[in-house]
Amino acid sequence: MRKFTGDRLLFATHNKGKLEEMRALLAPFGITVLSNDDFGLPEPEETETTFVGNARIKAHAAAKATGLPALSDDSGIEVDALDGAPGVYTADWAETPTGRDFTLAMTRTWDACEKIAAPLPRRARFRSTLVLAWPDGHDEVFEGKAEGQLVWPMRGAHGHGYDPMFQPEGYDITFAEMDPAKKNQISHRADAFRKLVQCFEAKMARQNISGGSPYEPKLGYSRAVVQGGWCFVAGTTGADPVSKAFPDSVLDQARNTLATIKAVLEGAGFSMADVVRANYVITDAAYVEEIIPALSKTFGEIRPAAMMIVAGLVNPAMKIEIEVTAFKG
Ligand SMILES: O=P(O)(O)OP(=O)(O)OP(=O)(O)OC[C@H]1O[C@@H](n2cnc3c(O)ncnc32)[C@H](O)[C@@H]1O
Ligand SMILES: [Mg+2]
Repeated sequence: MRKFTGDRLLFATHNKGKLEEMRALLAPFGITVLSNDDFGLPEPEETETTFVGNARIKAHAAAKATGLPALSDDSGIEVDALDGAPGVYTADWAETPTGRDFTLAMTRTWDACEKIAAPLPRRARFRSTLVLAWPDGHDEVFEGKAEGQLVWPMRGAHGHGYDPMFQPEGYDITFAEMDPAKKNQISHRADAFRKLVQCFEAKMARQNISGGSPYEPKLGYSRAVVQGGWCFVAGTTGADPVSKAFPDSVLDQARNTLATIKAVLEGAGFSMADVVRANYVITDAAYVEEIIPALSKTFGEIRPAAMMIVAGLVNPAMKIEIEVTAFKG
């Protein structure tokens, strides 16, 4: 697979909703995302009968016109009861003489199901095909999907296109009712994007996060380092956040430590639920029993792979130090 090594990528779409989603997905990679609007590129005719065919038309036309690597998305919704329609023609179902009307398109889709008395639930999936094309004609293809069902009436005001009538599997809200960041984790486009990320391996911008400690430059470390989908949080101890003193109780130190780690992770765009590994150092084996309430409350459901060591720490007032690693796929 050819790797993307540049700094600028053109996302060849005329769809503002797609552009917003793709900008958010590409944000961690330190790539400047340009759009068709930056170049005034015309919307090429999508004459193929497959997602990949149309995605190739869009990506190659843009790469050729600008001399930049260009990414395109061709997507649509497939309804099982309609033998996969509207599918590749999803945008066409919205066409009117005065522009695209997605309320009309969704009404047409639901009416087509009603007409044949399609049984409920009306299973459907969004598909997205991403094509990354280079000006020399090479391309890479990535496919994604999101399973779900059609719902009626339309619900929600976020998103774009057919989002108000699509309820993804495992949720009781539509894509249009969902927080856009959540949609961007589970959508067909996000699914395809996770495969595309292999092309950016060399590009995953590293970010050192400082906690402001004067020891960081002296000892040469960061409170956390984010690299791609990973966040490595440094060993963290349990001083009181206001007085900076270490409480006597190891349980209180554990709680302070976990609160600091949570704040660091959230500041880096991760959450405690993303923690895949936790390493603990305690200064006395007897502390294990004492810290159980803090550990089970925080990690009882998340269950990272863990190790606990009994050893000395740099300051005798410190009774526990914790480091975690988080991963966001
Ligand atoms: O071709 P470009 O310029 O990228 O933009 P487009 O909107 O024409 O995009 P497509 O040709 O790929 O058509 C995809 C259709 O599927 C709809 N669609 C695709 N992804 C969607 C999503 O995440 N949510 C809702 N509708 C979506 C979208 O509204 C379009 O009508
Ligand atoms: Mg289109």
